[in-house]
Amino acid sequence: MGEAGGSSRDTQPPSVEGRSMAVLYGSETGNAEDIAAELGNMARRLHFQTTVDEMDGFKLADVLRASLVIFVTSTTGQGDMPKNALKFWRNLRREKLNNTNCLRSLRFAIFGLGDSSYLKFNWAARKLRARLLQLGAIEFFRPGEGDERHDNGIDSIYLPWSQELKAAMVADYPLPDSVRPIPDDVPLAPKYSLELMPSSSPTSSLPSTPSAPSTPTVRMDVDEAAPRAEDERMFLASRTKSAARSHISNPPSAAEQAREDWRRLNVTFPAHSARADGSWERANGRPVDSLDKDNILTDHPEKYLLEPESPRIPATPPADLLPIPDTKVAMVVGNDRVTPPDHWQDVRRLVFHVQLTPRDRQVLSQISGEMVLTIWPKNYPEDVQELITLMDWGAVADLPLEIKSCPRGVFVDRSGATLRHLLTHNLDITAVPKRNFIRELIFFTNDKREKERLMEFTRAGNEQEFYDYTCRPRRTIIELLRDFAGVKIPFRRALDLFPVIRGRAYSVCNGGIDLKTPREDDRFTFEILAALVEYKTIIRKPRQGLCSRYLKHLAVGTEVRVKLSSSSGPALVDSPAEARRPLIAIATGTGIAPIRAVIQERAQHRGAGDTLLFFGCRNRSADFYFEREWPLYPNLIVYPAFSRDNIVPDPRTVAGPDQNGTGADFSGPLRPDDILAAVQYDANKNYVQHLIRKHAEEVGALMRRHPIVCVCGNAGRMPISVRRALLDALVISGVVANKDEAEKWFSNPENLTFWQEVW
Ligand SMILES: Cc1cc2nc3c(=O)[nH]c(=O)nc-3n(C[C@H](O)[C@H](O)[C@H](O)COP(=O)(O)O)c2cc1C
Repeated sequence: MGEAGGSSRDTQPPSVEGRSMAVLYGSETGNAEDIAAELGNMARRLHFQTTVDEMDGFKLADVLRASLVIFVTSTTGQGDMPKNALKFWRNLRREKLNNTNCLRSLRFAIFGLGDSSYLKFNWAARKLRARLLQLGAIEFFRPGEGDERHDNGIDSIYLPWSQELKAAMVADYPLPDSVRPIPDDVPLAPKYSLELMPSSSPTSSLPSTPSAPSTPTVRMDVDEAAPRAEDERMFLASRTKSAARSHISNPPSAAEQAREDWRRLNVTFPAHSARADGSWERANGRPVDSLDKDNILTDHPEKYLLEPESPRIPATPPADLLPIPDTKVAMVVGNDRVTPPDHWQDVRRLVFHVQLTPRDRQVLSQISGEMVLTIWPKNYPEDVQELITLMDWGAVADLPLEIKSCPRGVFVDRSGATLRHLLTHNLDITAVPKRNFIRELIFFTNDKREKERLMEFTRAGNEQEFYDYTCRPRRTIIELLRDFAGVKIPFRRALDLFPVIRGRAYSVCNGGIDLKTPREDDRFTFEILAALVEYKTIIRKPRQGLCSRYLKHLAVGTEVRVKLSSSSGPALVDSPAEARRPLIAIATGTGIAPIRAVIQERAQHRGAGDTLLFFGCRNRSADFYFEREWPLYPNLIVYPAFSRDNIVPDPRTVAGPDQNGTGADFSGPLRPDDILAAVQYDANKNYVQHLIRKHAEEVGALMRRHPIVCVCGNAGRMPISVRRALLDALVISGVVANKDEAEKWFSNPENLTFWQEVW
């Protein structure tokens, strides 16, 4: 069996001697990886011999071999390096490298991806850059820091940055007169090889698909002189606008569209800033009803509730077990919805049994921090078939393939895998298409109008249009290919074009006895709490995340591959002494998962310390997870904050907006004006931060006893508001005299262990 997950480097022979570039990325969810691929293509067009790989796929010594190295990394956790860059980072930080100037021959540039709502904005890129410079590396171009919070997300910074970078590369590494850069309208050579097995021949003749031309000219096959029919002229006139709407069966009237356009013009979109200070709600007397940039309505999701589910359950994906390294086979023994059927969100508790050998157990026992279970979703057969039909791949879809090289993360038995198998198990055909993907499609249609529309999406200056067509409605790759019916991708290019399905990591939500004691046959129980991503987008199309759809219909009895690993956090209960420390836990939504595991783990120890749990959810009746379980723990007090149960909060527990709009900011007793502002600001809201202030004396009492403090749940405002409330509680309970002291006290690890996991 040839597992093909490791061979990811894309290289092509150098056209010009002595020009080589490595693009090394660290990426959790694929954004940095996409940018690295784009930069790699840019370098290939400038005739650099190019290698694109994750940082951990590279040795430090290899880095010195390239003329140029571009680092692209996102930041994860709390200012942490992504997992696939950790090994590289650890190597780089070795003490013995200090003062050696060992990277003096390295010329590099760095682009970071981050989100400025996090305190440690772009820290991974900043740390990496500082260390590279410390070790003598030379930065040949200014660093770039992309921010998810910008109107067009990372692209707002990335696109101009990459254009300037290209200019710098051209200036620093001029091509000989006889060599020209490869123009954008000429396809690059394929990176991965996918061929039919020599013995197999299609049952019917292969479809005639426009394949990438080998000469640098692109044919425009549409007859320019042919008279255009009325609808064709309309089509051309509206171009991308019609593309954006073309799949809506009942397009809005002009008046409706004008209203919608007006509304959009007047809404700050993404609506983060409007939400951040509550200005929209105050000015309009109604909630923000635009989507955030991921199109996920965190504030008012019920507006986009899906209609009651249709009784038809699609044929589920085949249960083939892929050769994924370092994984175990897990049996699904439970898959239950834990929220009521009329609640807006389907949250599931999935229970797995995993057989572990004594060696596995030993490895797992060395895992520090909370445990994470990674699962690899699959595509549904009907989606795969639709793509096969759209691309005219019917004749080859079930023939055995010869796969000589493939991207990292494609786990496939190389002998005899079929295209249908790859599309089902490995390629993310329902992902939102990235710019790189759309750019490549231009080469695979002969329809001039389609070419024009596709080019328009990728042209600099059209980011908003691209965003409106792809991310905003979360259009899938299949939908895009439906819109552009003339696009016929040769099957050989499938590995080059489609993104790879990534494993999705979930916090394990059980701990203690289940994880320590096997059932019969050395089977251990692991549970996760998964909030399924299902909503309607701005264009009212129902959407489901790939993994959500997969988990929703994952039948009991199915075997799946899972990876068990540790979260980035510290070990919280690794000894009886640790278990005796007090715990202040704050969780919202499914952020309760790792906290429950910690509470269960502590309960195994005699004399487990006192625990205060502040849990934020919407309604007592809908999403107060594990409600019946909490009374079983003797040292646990739970304060649930039901944000939608119309509980009027105690004015003493809320505070007025500070200049950042992030909530409380007081260091002494509240004055009447503060109270009035506070009540108006937070009227009818009941969040965890309010309860922390309300129970400040109890919080303070535990704070005095060297507690563990955990915050888990939604990213964005929650962690900031919670931190402020904890600082306030320190002042109110008299642990410290004022806010400045509270800041210092809270940041001192001698006073507490702090762990935060937000997403
Ligand atoms: C769990 C989580 C933690 C994050 N932590 C940070 C952070 O500490 N600082 C930051 O600037 N961005 C942070 N981000 C934002 C990511 O860096 C950003 O979304 C980036 O585009 C992700 O790129 P990737 O898909 O390559 O990992 C975090 C995102 C997630 C989901």
